[in-house]
Amino acid sequence: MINIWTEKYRPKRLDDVIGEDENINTLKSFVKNGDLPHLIFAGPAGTGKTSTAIALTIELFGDDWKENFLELNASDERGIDIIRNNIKDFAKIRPSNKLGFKIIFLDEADQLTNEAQAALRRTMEMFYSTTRFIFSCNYSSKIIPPIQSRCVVLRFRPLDKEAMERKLREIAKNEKFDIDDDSLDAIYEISDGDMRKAINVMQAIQSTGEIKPSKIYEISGEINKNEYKNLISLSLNGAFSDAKSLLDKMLVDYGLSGIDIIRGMHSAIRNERIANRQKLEILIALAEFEFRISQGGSDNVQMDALLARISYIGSEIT
Ligand SMILES: Nc1ncnc2c1ncn2[C@@H]1O[C@H](COP(=O)(O)OP(=O)(O)OP(=O)(O)O)[C@@H](O)[C@H]1O
Repeated sequence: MINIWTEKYRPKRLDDVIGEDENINTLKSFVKNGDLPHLIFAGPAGTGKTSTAIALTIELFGDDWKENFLELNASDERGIDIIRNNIKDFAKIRPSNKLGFKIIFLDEADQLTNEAQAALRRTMEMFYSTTRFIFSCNYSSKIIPPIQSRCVVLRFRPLDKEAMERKLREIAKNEKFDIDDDSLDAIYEISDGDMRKAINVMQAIQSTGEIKPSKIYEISGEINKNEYKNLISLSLNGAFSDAKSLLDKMLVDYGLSGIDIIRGMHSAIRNERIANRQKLEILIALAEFEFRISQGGSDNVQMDALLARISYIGSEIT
């Protein structure tokens, strides 16, 4: 079995959820009272919404939690009727626990149309005696007011540096490898407070055996191709000085080499929607400049010239 750290280190108790103290205290008070309102968990990806819902269910129901928890994804392409049928099938069976209700966790609830949400609201009412809903979404404003007004809204925020780095250190200790502060800072910087992304990057970097900031930026570049795409499109559109600032950031702050950047641009451009002839010319330019650097050309001079060449390609074709 593949050992995926985000699953291995997924919080099992509410106290394991980091950086969300206020929310956790609110949820603990519900656990203490043995009842729950419907809830909305709103916030960016990888901040612990699903994990908190599972930890909450474990605290409420103990070992039998799985029988009392249904996770559904609102972006299920088979539609709202399938989602409602799943809810009905689950809600029809009486809860096996003492508290008298079960939990339905609906991920990406803000992807549902207003009509689908209205249908869901009727389902919520129908089964209130035996179910509580937790809606997970990026933006609570995309949930229709009649559902919002029936829920307590808890907001999840990107993790702060200290909390994230503490958790990463703990994982590193448990996995028995060393990671220095600069590398942790680099992971935090590229994660945007997304703990899933941070853990995935750390796992990827650990498997390379080269735990250092430049490698982290390089690996995360493979995970997030946006920076490379930006570099190409800024150059193509003639925004040379913006492209140059981004290039400097990659060379200096991220510690990437010219060859790393050229390879990143190469894999990013494959899926880019740009005119075919431009794409061909850029691919030829990437090969040429990779060769020049490999023959001893300096990163700075060659990379500036590469951006200039791409700008030129962009201006050639109308
Ligand atoms: N606040 C947190 N405390 C501890 N671990 C966390 C936290 N947030 C995320 N993680 C880690 O990241 C993984 C993904 O988190 P989770 O699935 O809970 O995020 P999410 O907010 O539901 O994201 P999405 O909106 O993308 O579904 C977890 O398995 C866990 O390892």
